[in-house]
Amino acid sequence: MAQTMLEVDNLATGYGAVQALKGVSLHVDKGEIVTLIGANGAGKSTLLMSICGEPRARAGRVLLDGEDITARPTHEIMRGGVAQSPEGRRIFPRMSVLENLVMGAQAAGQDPATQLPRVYDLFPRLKERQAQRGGTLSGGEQQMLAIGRALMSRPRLLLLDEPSLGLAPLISRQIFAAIRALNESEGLTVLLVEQNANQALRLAHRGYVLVTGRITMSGSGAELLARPEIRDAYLGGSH
Ligand SMILES: Nc1ncnc2c1ncn2[C@@H]1O[C@H](COP(=O)(O)OP(=O)(O)OP(=O)(O)O)[C@@H](O)[C@H]1O
Repeated sequence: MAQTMLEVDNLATGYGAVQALKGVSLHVDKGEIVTLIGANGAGKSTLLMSICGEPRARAGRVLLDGEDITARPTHEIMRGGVAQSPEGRRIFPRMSVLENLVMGAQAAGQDPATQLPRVYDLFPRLKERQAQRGGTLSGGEQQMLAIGRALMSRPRLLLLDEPSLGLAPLISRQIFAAIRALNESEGLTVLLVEQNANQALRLAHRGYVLVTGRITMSGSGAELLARPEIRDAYLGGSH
């Protein structure tokens, strides 16, 4: 039977008077890729950040492998095996590629030397550019670096916020292929937030649709791709 790794139970949170999440429930099983799709402002980034403890839950719970992590500080959640590749990438622009990667391991108490070969295998481009400053990389390379840095912490659960944002289609396909490869080779569990619903639903085992802070639909990636409401709202009606 599938083992639940992440369980989000009726989670509500927000910023001041803005209620960004209004009682969201979802789960991600061990070894699954699950995607959360939704329009701008639906609350997708807030959900990923809230799983990591900031912004704090106002109601509801987050469980990791059955343990309640809702009230834990972010650094403890990270050390507990959750890594996030945030929207906008937030790499350190003045540090080299290698330094960025090493920081990712150290932040989680992992040995960089053990983790580096995995990340360089997945993204050989990062190895070629290891001495280059992060801020001078192309958009696609910065995205690889952000994901690579998250992987350096050897997470049990990888949270990815819009990895395809602003990338040319070929590059975003490469990033998605890398996520699939990691899932297949290491069984890495992934929660992926995307506006590119087409690619995300093709990659994911299951998906959820978030509309202004509430889940409105869920199903397998194939089921959601086939639904007319999804096509009209998220796939430009043309697929
Ligand atoms: N720091 C903040 N302060 C106040 N309101 C915020 C803050 N961050 C997000 N919000 C609001 O919370 C809601 C959800 O935002 P969120 O960034 O989670 O959406 P999203 O689905 O990730 O959107 P996008 O795809 O545009 O990134 C929006 O109405 C947004 O304006």
